[in-house]
Amino acid sequence: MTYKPGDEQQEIIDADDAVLLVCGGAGTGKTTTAAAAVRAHLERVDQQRVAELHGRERRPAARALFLSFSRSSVAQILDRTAEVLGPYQSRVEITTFHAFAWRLLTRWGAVIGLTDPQMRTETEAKLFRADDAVRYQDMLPRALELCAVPAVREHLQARWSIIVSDEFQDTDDRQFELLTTIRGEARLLLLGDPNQCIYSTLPGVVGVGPERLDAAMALGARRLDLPDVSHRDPSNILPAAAAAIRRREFTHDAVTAALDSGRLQVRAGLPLNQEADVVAETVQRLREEGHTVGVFSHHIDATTGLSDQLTQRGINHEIIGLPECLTAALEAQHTMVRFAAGVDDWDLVRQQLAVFVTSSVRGRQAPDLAWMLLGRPGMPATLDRRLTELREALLADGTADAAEHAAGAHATLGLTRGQSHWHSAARLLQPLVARHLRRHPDPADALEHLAAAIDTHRTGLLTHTVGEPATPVQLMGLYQTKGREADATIVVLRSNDFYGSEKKEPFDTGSKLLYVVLSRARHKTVVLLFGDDPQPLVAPLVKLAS
Ligand SMILES: Nc1ncnc2c1ncn2[C@@H]1O[C@H](COP(=O)(O)OP(=O)(O)OP(=O)(O)O)[C@@H](O)[C@H]1O
Repeated sequence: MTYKPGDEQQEIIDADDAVLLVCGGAGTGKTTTAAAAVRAHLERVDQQRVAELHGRERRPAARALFLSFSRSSVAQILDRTAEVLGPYQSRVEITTFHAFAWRLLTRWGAVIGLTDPQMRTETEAKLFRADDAVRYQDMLPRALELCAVPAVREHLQARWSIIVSDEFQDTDDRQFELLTTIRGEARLLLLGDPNQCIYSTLPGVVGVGPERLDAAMALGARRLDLPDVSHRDPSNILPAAAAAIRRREFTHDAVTAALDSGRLQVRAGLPLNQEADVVAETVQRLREEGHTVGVFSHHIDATTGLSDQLTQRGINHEIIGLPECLTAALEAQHTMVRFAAGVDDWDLVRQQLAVFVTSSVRGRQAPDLAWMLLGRPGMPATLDRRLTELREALLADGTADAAEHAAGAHATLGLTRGQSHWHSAARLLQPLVARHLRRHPDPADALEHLAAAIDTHRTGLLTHTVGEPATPVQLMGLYQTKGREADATIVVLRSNDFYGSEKKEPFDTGSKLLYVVLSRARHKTVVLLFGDDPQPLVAPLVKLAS
């Protein structure tokens, strides 16, 4: 779609306020307009510099930083509107807060004693200790520590001419501190929607809440509000219905209109044990209508079960945002390839399998099987035998066939969880191995380059900057839907879902989550309620069922 800014969007593009807070509902064009504003800003700075230059020394061109919750969701929007940034694309860095923090730590970590920082997943932290390990939740505090060093801070403060923060309403205390610390003289463009503030009640989150917008005003921001018109669904039927549902007005005309038009469909009382079937059938129907499809659900087990169903039906799809399990599977298979090549030893393979097994279950403790893989006695005889068989097969067939053995290892070993992640990792690894073996005649060289490629993937997955190939069907958790869009969406709600501690109307935070989830579709949203006893947050939707 060609982006043609409306009057209010144009005002944002033309503004040159030091701090501009842009508020607007779902689909009103905040992200796209910010991209246009960034381009306009860079153009203005370029013109100014040309005017000032007159034979004096050239300074480096001005740059922009776009900080978002997930790089992929922003990149998805900017890809579709590539002309918005045009030739300025290369001067805009799009990243997530965590990827940004990690980059600082790998570049300058030595200054605060991190000479060789290793990114530790939560799973690895359950199993191993390491001195230079940085866990996900430590990345921002450590990056802030680094920013307290004057030379680092000054370098950063001179780097960008404009910084955009997307989904600003969900920025936590540390992200906000980082933003204001690295800013220097840069303009700030803050994009937010108070009605999409959905992370405030998540565990481990500090400082997310409506006060964030006040903090922007305290920086001297001017606030501009975009009109309540969605460009995602220009008929405004779905956005209006989503907004009414957020207000808990289930009998509002907007909801009735959405149901009557067929853009909103609700089915209730569906049998819990047929979930994967029903959802896969709905995906298939929507694909036959020519739609890209987003499937949103609260449960990993539902997502993986559905993934298997879709595979059986030959529907190309991808699971979004379960990075730890996927990276663990990738590392385990990669280590198997290295073992087959004689580079890594078998203990390391068992160690990586322990990480995978731990990442595929939830909970504070690593499962017994993980400890057995790490050497604790009690390994079941069948698994012990299967491990030996896998080891022998890898040794016998060598590097060329190792990736295939590794791909099949989940089944060979009879593991029960994380199957779809194992398969996704295999789909990533196999072509990488083949490519590196082809490109580098010396196997040692090939393995070294492969390790570097895997490391890039791992970092990207863990900091939400890669891992989301553009498949026509994407499966994701309800909290991962922010900033995304698809032609059609399927919202899977189960009787046994848990939506936090809110137990009574008006479900302030839960309703915002529903709003985000229900405002992602360009054409159609199908809500599927499984089980006979829906949670109070979503129970009124049952009455809307056809
Ligand atoms: N003026 C416009 N003309 C055409 N398309 C537009 C315009 N403004 C936005 N869009 C399109 O509308 C869709 C939603 O825009 P965008 O994602 O920027 O909105 P948003 O406010 O950031 O949404 P959300 O808060 O839901 O993430 C995108 O596909 C975008 O390209």
